[in-house]
Amino acid sequence: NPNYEFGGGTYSLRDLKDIPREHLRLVKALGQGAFGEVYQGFFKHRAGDAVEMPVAVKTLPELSTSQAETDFLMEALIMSKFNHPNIVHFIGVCFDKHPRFIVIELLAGGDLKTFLRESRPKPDRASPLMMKDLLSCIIDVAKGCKYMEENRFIHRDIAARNCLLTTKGPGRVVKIADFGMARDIYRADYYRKGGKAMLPIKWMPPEAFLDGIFTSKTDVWSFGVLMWEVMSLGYMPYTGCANREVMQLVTSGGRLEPPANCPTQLYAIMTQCWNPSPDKRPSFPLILERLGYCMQDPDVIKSALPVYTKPPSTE
Ligand SMILES: CN1CCN(c2ccc(C(=O)Nc3n[nH]c4c3C=[N+](C(=O)[C@H](O)c3ccccc3)C4)cc2)CC1
Repeated sequence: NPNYEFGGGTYSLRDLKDIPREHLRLVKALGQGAFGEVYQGFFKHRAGDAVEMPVAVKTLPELSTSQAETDFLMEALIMSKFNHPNIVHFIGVCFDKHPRFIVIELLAGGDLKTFLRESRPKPDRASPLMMKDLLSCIIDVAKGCKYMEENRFIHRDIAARNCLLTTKGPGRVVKIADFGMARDIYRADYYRKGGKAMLPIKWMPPEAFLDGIFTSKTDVWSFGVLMWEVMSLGYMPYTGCANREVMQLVTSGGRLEPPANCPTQLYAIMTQCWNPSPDKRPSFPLILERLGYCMQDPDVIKSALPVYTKPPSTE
C-alpha cells in the first residue's frame, strides 16, 4: 500500500474518501482513459437522497496487474491533495472490490485540444471563438500551474490534451485533469512504461530530455507549448517532425514559429517560457501578470482570429 508525500504530509489509501458503490450510478462511457474507461455517472451523498451529482468515474479493469492497481491508487492520492478551481476536483474512490473506481468532478466540455480543433474557422462559419476566449483558456491553465508551483508539485506533462473544459460554451473553465506522468515519475519507473518513446518530447525543455532534470521551470516550458497549441487552435507542435528531429532543432536554438495572427505580446511570453536556461524562464506568478496585461490590451483583445484558409492539397 504505497504512501504519498505532499505538502509535508504522508498519505495512503485509508486517507482517501471511500464511496459506497450503491451511491454511484454509471450512465455512459466518456472516452478511453489510460487505464480503462471513463464514464459519466451520478453520485448520491446518501443512498436515499433525491438529488444526485453528475460525476466522471475512472475505472480500473478487473484484469489489471498489481502495478496498474498501485498506479491507479497513486493517481487518486495525487488528485486528492489538490484544492484549486483550475485542477480537476477529486471526490472519492470505490476500492472495496473490482472494478475499482475513482470518482471525479464531471467536466462536460471534453479536452482542450479537441475543443480547439472543433473551434477552427470552417468554410461556412467563422470560428465561434475570439481572442479573449483563447486568452481566458491560457489564463485558467496558468492559474492551475501557479498553484502547483506554490505546492512544489511538478506536473511534467502540461499539454492541451491533458486539460478539460467545464463546458464548450461561453463561461467555460479549463482545468488540469491528468496526472499520469507525475504519477509515473513518483513511482520512479517511467522507463518501465516504454522509455523515451513514451515521453512528450515536443512539450519538454532540453535539460529534461537530455539530462532528466525536472523542476517547475520544466512545466513553464510545457506551458509555453500549450500557449502555442491554444493560439494555433490545436495544431500538433513541430508539425511533421519526429521526436529526435525536435530534440535536434530545440537544442540548436530552434523554436516554434508564431501561430497565424498570434499577437506579438503573447508570442513574446511563449519565447520567454522557452529560454534555454531554466532559471531565466518566468515563474507562473510572473506569467499570470503578463497574461493579465494582455487581457487588458485592446491591441491584443481586438485582434481577429485567422479566417478559413483552404488546407494544402497534400494534407
Ligand atoms: C461532443 N463532445 C464529445 C466529447 N465530450 C466529452 C468527452 C470527454 C469528457 C470527459 O472525459 N470528462 C471528464 N470529466 N472529468 C474527468 C473527465 C475525464 N477525466 C479523466 O481523468 C481522463 O483520464 C482525462 C483526463 C484529461 C483529458 C482527457 C481525459 C476526469 C467529457 C465530455 C463532450 C461532447
